[in-house]
Amino acid sequence: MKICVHGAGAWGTALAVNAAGRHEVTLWARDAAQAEAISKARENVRYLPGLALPPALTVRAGDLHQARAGAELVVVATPMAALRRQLMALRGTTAPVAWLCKGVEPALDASSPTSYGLLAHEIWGQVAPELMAGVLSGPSFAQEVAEGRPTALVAASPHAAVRDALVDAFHGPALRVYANDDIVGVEVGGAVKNVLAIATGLCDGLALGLNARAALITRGLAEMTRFGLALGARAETFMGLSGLGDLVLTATGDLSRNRKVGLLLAQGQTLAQAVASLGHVAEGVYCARTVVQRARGLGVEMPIAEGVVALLDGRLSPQEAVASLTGRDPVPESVRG
Ligand SMILES: NC(=O)c1ccc[n+]([C@@H]2O[C@H](COP(=O)([O-])OP(=O)(O)OC[C@H]3O[C@@H](n4cnc5c(N)ncnc54)[C@H](O)[C@@H]3O)[C@@H](O)[C@H]2O)c1
Ligand SMILES: O=P(O)(O)OC[C@H](O)CO
Repeated sequence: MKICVHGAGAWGTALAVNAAGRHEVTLWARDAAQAEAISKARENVRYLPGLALPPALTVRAGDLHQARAGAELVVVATPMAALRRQLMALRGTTAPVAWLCKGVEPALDASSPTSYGLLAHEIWGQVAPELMAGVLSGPSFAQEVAEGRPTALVAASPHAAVRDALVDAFHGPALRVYANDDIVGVEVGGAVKNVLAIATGLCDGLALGLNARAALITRGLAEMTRFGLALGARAETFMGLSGLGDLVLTATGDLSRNRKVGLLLAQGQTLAQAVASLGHVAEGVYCARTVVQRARGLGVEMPIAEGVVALLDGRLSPQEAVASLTGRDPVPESVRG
């Protein structure tokens, strides 16, 4: 199969490397100098250092139309912030398209209660509904996938052809790809786990203990689920790879950039310092406010996400953010409450 991956960050590079042994893969970088440096070194030193690129992997920049000519699958591997433009540029493409980003687009006017940020499939519906499209998500650190360590992903789309193309492209000896038609649930899981990982990073950075972390993950899963249900997702999706699976990985795995933000804030760093030290995108920082704003609009309670937003906005200190959760009135244990 001919695959074109748009975006040579950590995750785009890892998946391109993974598929290059079995398929004809082109990795497209927006920056010509970066593409040349990767091609020359046969390594993505900036985003995925220490991993040799297979000779079969082509790296290029420049005209995207040319780069994806003949592609039977186009993979958008940019952060959420670039997805809208990428999908607009893909209008008219007949090959299946899949994005890898996990987040929510910021609201166009954050001060307006009627303007809210969109999930990836909603942007797709707005700008290029004619595309055969979907998302590839699930618990997956780029570094481990690039090293060929066992990983399970989920391909979600209303189109069977897109799910099948993703399975054909990436399912292999060490990488399992499951199919799911609940794109809403898969995208909600991928976005909200980033916000919750900031919370568990904070919890661990403040040495609150393992009990506290387990409580955050469990109640975070309940928050994620009721938000997803309000958006039309299926409950069972949150027990799967993009729900529980990705939440556990991101909230507890030290390779997570979102978790790292929480750890650094607990050490007293400012948000700007924490973000600058990552060198990669931490989508939770950009989507936490949108998630909370949208949940409020739907009448869905998300106290952990609310605490993360107050922390990121500098309205609460790390200790105050914790107190805002531990000091809540008792409620019955339920996904709904
Ligand atoms: N890294 C992971 O382990 C991992 C795993 C699963 C999903 N994801 C998701 O995949 C997405 C990309 O993550 P990443 O880790 O590759 O990020 P990264 O920070 O490593 O790289 C981002 C890449 O996108 C490019 N980019 C940034 N803004 C762009 C724009 N406006 N237009 C075009 N290209 C742009 C950058 O040049 C860079 O190549 C994120 O939404 C992330 O949540 C990442
Ligand atoms: O490093 P993070 O926090 O962006 O998480 C990476 C992946 O999404 C984990 O599945």
